[in-house]
Amino acid sequence: MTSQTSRIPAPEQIRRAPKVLLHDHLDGGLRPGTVVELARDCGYTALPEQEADKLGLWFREAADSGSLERYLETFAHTCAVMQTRDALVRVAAECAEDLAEDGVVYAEVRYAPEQHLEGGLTLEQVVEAVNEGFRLGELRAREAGHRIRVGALLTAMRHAARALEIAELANRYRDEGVAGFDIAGAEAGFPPTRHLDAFEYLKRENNHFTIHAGEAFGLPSIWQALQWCGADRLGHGVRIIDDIEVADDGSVTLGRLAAYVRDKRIPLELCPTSNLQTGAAASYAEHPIGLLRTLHFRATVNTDNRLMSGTSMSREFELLTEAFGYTLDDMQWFTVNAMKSAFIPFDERLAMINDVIKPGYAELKSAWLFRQTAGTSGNAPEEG
Ligand SMILES: O=c1[nH]cnc2c1ncn2[C@@H]1O[C@H](CO)[C@@H](O)[C@H]1O
Ligand SMILES: [Zn+2]
Repeated sequence: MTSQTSRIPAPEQIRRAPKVLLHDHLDGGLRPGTVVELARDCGYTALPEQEADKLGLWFREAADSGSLERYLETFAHTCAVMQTRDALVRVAAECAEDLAEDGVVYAEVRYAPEQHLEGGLTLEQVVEAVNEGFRLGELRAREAGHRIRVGALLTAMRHAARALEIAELANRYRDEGVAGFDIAGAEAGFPPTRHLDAFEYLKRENNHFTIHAGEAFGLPSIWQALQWCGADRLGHGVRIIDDIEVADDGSVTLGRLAAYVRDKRIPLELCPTSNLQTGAAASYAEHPIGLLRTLHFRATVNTDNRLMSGTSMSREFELLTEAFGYTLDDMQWFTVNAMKSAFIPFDERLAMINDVIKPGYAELKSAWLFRQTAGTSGNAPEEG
């Protein structure tokens, strides 16, 4: 028997492997059953389906349109039921529990506080409710035998005009559960430079931010996010592929922007299934993550919206192992990349890598040594 290192991992190994998630939307990850219950509690009557399974399916199909704008319309239903403190605490707690159950050990989960004010909450109350939920979820996960740490990223909507206000909010809560800032929403027509004041403010405060760029729109958006706004990471960034040329003989030429992204180790928060749904990629096998990994870009694997994509971190890795033959070593590479790119302090990232991630993969990879063979009762081979 050969070491598991060279093998495609089984779904159970993928689930048990420690994973790190940098790009996951709180309002894109609710359990369908929770959406149904919260809608009933708050009197929201516009849900397209009343039964959890059917509603889950509806989200996946509605998000499958090939257009980012139509994909984003589905969030009206999740945001509608996330307008009270109790709802936010519940959704955030379940998010942490679901991620932990899936083997995620560290996650940065984002949401736009400005989208949760319709029930009369202030921006501060929204942030505090979500933080409370994450802490509760971490605790429940621990009781269930899983360890997870969850940080929040505060998102400003790129079509709106509250980015500076949200950036200030992120800065105010930076030592209380908020790891950084982001902008999201429709990309075409809303370049990140509209929010330069917010990014310049965060830079002056030595704070961290990522920008959704290079998803529905190409290189100019990535270039602006990096060279005008100074983003630490790229949300998606998948269109960087447009600046990479592969010749018939397999030789690769990077344009100036792609070379910059790779040289500066700019993290790409890649979200394969989401990209297929919004039309940013045609199939898993053709997803640019394959080439970006081969070329040693700082690529990471993410879920984006677990509800709309019917996915999880394990599912994304399963699909990638099927498409590219990835092994546990590849998974570890993506996971270490993600942990290196997190917005928490360097010593904590290093401890996560050395004390949690590497030992977790080492244990999975060495499991074959202790396999049970027919006729033996113990875990170890019998001694003669
Ligand atoms: O892939 C995406 N690209 C751009 N915006 C997104 C994506 N997924 C979600 N959101 C937007 O981010 C808001 C805050 O979480 C969501 O409400 C949704 O409008
Ligand atoms: Zn996103």
